[in-house]
Amino acid sequence: MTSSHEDLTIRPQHPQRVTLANLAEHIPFVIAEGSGEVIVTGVTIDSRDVRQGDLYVGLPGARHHGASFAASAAERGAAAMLTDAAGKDLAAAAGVDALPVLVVDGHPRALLGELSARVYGTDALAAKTFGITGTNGKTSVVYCIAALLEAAGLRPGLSSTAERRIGDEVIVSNLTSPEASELHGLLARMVERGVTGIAIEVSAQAIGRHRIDGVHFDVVAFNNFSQDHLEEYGDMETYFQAKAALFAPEHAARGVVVVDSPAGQRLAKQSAIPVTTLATEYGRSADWHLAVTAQTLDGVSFVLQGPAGAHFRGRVPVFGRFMAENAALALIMLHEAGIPIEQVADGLENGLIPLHIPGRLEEITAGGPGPRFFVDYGHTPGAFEAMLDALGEVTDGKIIFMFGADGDRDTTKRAEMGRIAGAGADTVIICDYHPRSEPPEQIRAQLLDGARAARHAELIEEADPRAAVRLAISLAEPGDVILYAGPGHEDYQEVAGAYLPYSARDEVRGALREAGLLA
Ligand SMILES: CC(=O)N[C@H]1[C@@H](OP(=O)(O)OP(=O)(O)OC[C@H]2O[C@@H](n3ccc(=O)[nH]c3=O)[C@H](O)[C@@H]2O)O[C@H](CO)[C@@H](O)[C@@H]1O[C@H](C)C(=O)N[C@@H](C)C(=O)N[C@H](CCC(=O)O)C(=O)O
Ligand SMILES: Nc1ncnc2c1ncn2[C@@H]1O[C@H](COP(=O)(O)OP(=O)(O)OP(=O)(O)O)[C@@H](O)[C@H]1O
Repeated sequence: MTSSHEDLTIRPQHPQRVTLANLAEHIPFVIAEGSGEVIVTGVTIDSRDVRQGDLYVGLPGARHHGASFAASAAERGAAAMLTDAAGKDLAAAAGVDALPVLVVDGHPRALLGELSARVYGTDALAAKTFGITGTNGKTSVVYCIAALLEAAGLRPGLSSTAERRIGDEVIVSNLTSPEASELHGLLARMVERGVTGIAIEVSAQAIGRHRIDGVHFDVVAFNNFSQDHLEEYGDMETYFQAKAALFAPEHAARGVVVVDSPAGQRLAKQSAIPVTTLATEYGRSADWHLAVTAQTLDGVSFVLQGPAGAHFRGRVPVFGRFMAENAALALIMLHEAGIPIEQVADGLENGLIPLHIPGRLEEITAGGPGPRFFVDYGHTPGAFEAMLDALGEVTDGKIIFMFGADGDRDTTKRAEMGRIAGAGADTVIICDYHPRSEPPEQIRAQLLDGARAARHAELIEEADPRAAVRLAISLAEPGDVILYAGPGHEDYQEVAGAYLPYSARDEVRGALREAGLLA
């Protein structure tokens, strides 16, 4: 079941009813006169998502003040609006008198987590809760956790960049980490549906912007750290601190850290919560050690050894050493949460644990001797390096790598993305991704400059991604691999403010059929 297209968020079907007076006992806001007995049943910060009985939170944003949408929130059935002093003035100036307006000192976002947890009754969850942060692979770890939880007999729910999912109830995600109001609504629905294990992807942005407030994770993890999001953080130190903030007692009871990187080693030392460590590099000191024992394009097998003689064998049906690391990290997180992982070890060893990660190294071809085509979401130098190294280890054929880069995002990573692509692939096709407000030819030129510096791959520029897909297929022979990095699960291309329909997976499927390579 996919949630109705109208639904922007997944919410409980039978929400609890809370009065404003009750909320005001815990949350410092001023109640509008005579409104203490007003009942609210939900919270949202988006006027387009308001449902009957919601407390609409009018947030000041970069482009709008949410309070300027108060009239529309009231029309959709909001019971009250909570905002700051500026928002109150805006609502008054607009003559909105249908809603009790509650005013907070400071930024209302800072209260949103606690407020939402109280409205939805999610302040103390019985389910085991897992959070994962790092630069690459968070979504993949979330899906590994969910698969292992299910294998261990728990009922999983998840929130990732790709989707929010509770069993067959699913919506496509907007943000990697939902705003706190959306997150707590989702958690309340998970509780309703008997979910007993929850995996949540936590972006650096989410931690600083109060999006995970009101959630206390049983176990959090940090997997790796490399360049991304410098448009926001300016330098790597600030970016690191933004992620490291998850390892604090207010957010989590304990953590797992991959200590392959200097950033991981540093976090393990400085963490304010107890951590256990995982190393995938031979000879590095850690509590758990992972070794890859075999790998092909169809998957990777590994051995994981831990404290007190713990020993597991596993197989993940997706290629790449890093996928073994993602699975091992998920396994250790379950163990740290007190879930007996021996229960899942057999299934893992025999490759019986199904793992489908939407748009992450997702194979569109059906295996076999022809060229194989994978669509991926990687858009950082770290992800490119991991994927191309992995492909180099499992492919004898030619590697055709196609990608573009985000406009209006970290521009300093483009040359390095180009260089890694040029060094690791045989043929590189550079096309457009989401140019946004930037001239696309400028983005492609920066990627091409980087790729040229590697002096290795054949380089081709084909702006139109649809044409680039077909070109890649025409260049591939049986045994070759085409990897299309960037769009993953997405179904749009963002060009100059417009969201144009574009699904790389559908496009590739169609092109393979045209070429007679897919039934
Ligand atoms: C820079 C940033 O954090 N922007 C976020 C911010 O937008 P904004 O301040 O521009 O909001 P605004 O448009 O001025 O609107 C202000 C308020 O009015 C509301 N509004 C607006 C229009 C309307 O019709 N009705 C309405 O109620 C909005 O919901 C908002 O509450 O608040 C919005 C509402 O929650 C977010 O969607 C938006 O995230 C944008 C899309 C974004 O790009 N965020 C990035 C930085 C981000 O968070 N990325 C991370 C990491 C991804 C990764 O790992 O690669 C993530 O977790 O996704
Ligand atoms: N452990 C890992 N180390 C390095 N690269 C990885 C790892 N796991 C996955 N990747 C690569 O990074 C890409 C993005 O993976 P994934 O979507 O799981 O990461 P993410 O951290 O959720 O990214 P985002 O925050 O942008 O959604 C993958 O498709 C793969 O190419």
